[in-house]
Amino acid sequence: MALFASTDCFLPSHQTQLASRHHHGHDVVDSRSTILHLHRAPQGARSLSFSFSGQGCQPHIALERKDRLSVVQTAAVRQLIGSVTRTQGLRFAVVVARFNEIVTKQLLEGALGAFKNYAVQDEDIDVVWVPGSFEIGVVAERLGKSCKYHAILCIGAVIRGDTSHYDAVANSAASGVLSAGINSGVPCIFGVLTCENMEQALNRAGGKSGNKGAETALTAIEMASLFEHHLKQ
Ligand SMILES: Nc1c(NC[C@H](O)[C@H](O)[C@H](O)CO)[nH]c(=O)[nH]c1=O
Ligand SMILES: CC(=O)[C@@H](O)COP(=O)(O)O
Repeated sequence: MALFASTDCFLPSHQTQLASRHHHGHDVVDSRSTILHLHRAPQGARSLSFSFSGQGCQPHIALERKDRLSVVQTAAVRQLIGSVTRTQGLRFAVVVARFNEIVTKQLLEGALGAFKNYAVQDEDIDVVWVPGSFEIGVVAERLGKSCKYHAILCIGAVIRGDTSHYDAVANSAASGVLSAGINSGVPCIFGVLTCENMEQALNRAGGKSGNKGAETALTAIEMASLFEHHLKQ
């Protein structure tokens, strides 16, 4: 029986016996309850056949055209995740708000420390200062669209005052960063604190609640890696 799989299919070696199962164009469950998703391949598609040696699958191209029904078999669910350790060649921009600078400087320091710890080179990081968190989104979008960076980390600190100004700035910062990512196609990471008071903010900028700048730098690395290593178009 011939089996056909797409080029990006992979089978862990412990599932090699799945390859010898019969199929009828439907999901089937093998004796160990592994679901095989079987799909009709496009008519006349050139197919790949796989041989199994117990060491994983070795694809080799079947030379004949298959005009009858063939299937694409996926015996393992592929899971894609960015790696924080594969940082070579990844470039980052950090957009930092000057407002509440006593906090944002600490967040930036945390972020730069995390980049360093994960082997991101200084020359692969650009830091761009803006007046306040409200201004972050438009700058992040411009940087994203420049195609120079794999991720943009956005840092700010919005601290509640007496009026509703806080809500406007905090919400605008969040939606600005979100839009920047969606519109540019480059991950834009939200490292903007939204706090009730200065104490809360300082606690999150290297105080007793850690440093959100460092945490969000890791998010930036993971997302940059996900896009670069798995989702590249
Ligand atoms: N109140 C905070 C601001 N306000 C300033 C705005 O972000 C903006 O710069 C101004 O409205 C001009 O457009 N910014 C923060 O980052 N944090 C605040 O708590
Ligand atoms: C959002 C703020 O922290 C501040 O600039 C506005 O304060 P207020 O609401 O007291 O005018």
